[in-house]
Amino acid sequence: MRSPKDFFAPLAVGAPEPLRQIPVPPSRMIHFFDPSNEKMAAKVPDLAKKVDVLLGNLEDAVRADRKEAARNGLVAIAKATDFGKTQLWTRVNSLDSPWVLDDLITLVTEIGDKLDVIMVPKVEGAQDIHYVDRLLAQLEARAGLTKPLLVHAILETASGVVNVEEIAGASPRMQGISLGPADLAASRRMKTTRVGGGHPGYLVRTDPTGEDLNAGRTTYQQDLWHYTVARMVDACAANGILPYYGPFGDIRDVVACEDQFRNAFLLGCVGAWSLHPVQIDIAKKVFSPAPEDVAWARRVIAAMGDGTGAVMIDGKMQDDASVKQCRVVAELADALAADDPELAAAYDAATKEASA
Ligand SMILES: CC(C)(COP(=O)(O)OP(=O)(O)OC[C@H]1O[C@@H](n2cnc3c(N)ncnc32)[C@H](O)[C@@H]1OP(=O)(O)O)[C@@H](O)C(=O)NCCC(=O)NCCSC(=O)C[C@](C)(O)C(=O)O
Ligand SMILES: [Mg+2]
Repeated sequence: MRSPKDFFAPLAVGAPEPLRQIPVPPSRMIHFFDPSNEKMAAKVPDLAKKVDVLLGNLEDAVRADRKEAARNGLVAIAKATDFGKTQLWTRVNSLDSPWVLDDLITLVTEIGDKLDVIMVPKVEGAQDIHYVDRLLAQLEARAGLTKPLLVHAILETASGVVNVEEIAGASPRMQGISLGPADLAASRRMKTTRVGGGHPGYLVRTDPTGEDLNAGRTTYQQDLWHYTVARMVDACAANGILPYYGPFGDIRDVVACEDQFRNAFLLGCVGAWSLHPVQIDIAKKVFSPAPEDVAWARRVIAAMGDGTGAVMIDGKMQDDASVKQCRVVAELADALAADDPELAAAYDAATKEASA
């Protein structure tokens, strides 16, 4: 580990200075596309107008014989497209694959100035981040980049979960972490066969009411991902980086997708992945605070003055800690509304109604 004194020193001569604060532009949805798929690629300029993050995926879901086409496709798309304020990310192949070295060399050299974040799959521990960190510094220096690339890890191995705190703090490049439920399930030898979401067999049952053990017993499906998401959120918050729920593979089930995303939002995640255009609006809705919550938060902040003491609002006690929660909601709402007049109007209308 580097000493705290040189944690923010560049890892190669001529590489840009690492950032001291991770930027937090909206990233409610990280929209995945395969740059080798012509139909998806054609949609990129339009998608760039409606998503917070576009991610050119080079890893799983891209066939082995399309890896080079995906890499070259991403270079061509990045050079040809004006992304406006939308961030461009990539997911490179895993560090044990034969493609990742060429992914990093080509992307940083060709489009390093257009990329914001490099997502690294199957991270096992801080050593994986250190490897990428040094390599990126060398490539940035050679390409003459002035802005450091940030790194996002996918939490999708049992070792990664065990080491999640050290991964989150492994480099000043660390921007965030996403849950990768499919690979994580395989790595843990879970007996699910899905990409994220729940499972009807994972449940609790109320006690028996009589002799018949089957009669009158309600079951409640439980969240398979609660432990991992909560642990990831703490690791990220403690290191000043951002947690995300990952993919929800049942594209048709927009209802359960919204539930899974909302659980993550309530636990502290800032966004989720959209794998299909239908999931973009779900993520936008869920990861933008609801207008009535924003109105309430603004009301509490106004009533609490300098933020100390205790007051009663609608029968509920508010104090220093509740106003801090309200600030989280209100500040997120303000940041999102700054670039979204429709959202700004919805927040202002709800605030007006609540104070009427
Ligand atoms: C699910 C699939 C096969 C259904 O694709 P489809 O063509 O069968 O669906 P469709 O409903 O017929 O598509 C309608 C239209 O939307 C287009 N379209 C469809 N999807 C997209 C998209 N993402 N971006 C842009 N356009 C898209 C599609 O090309 C089509 O265009 P058309 O109207 O011109 O014919 C397709 O949506 C897809 O390949 N999505 C991306 C999958 C992906 O990236 N998977 C990897 C991330 S999850 C993961 O890796 C796990 C993890 C974290 O690692 C771990 O848990 O371990
Ligand atoms: Mg995976």
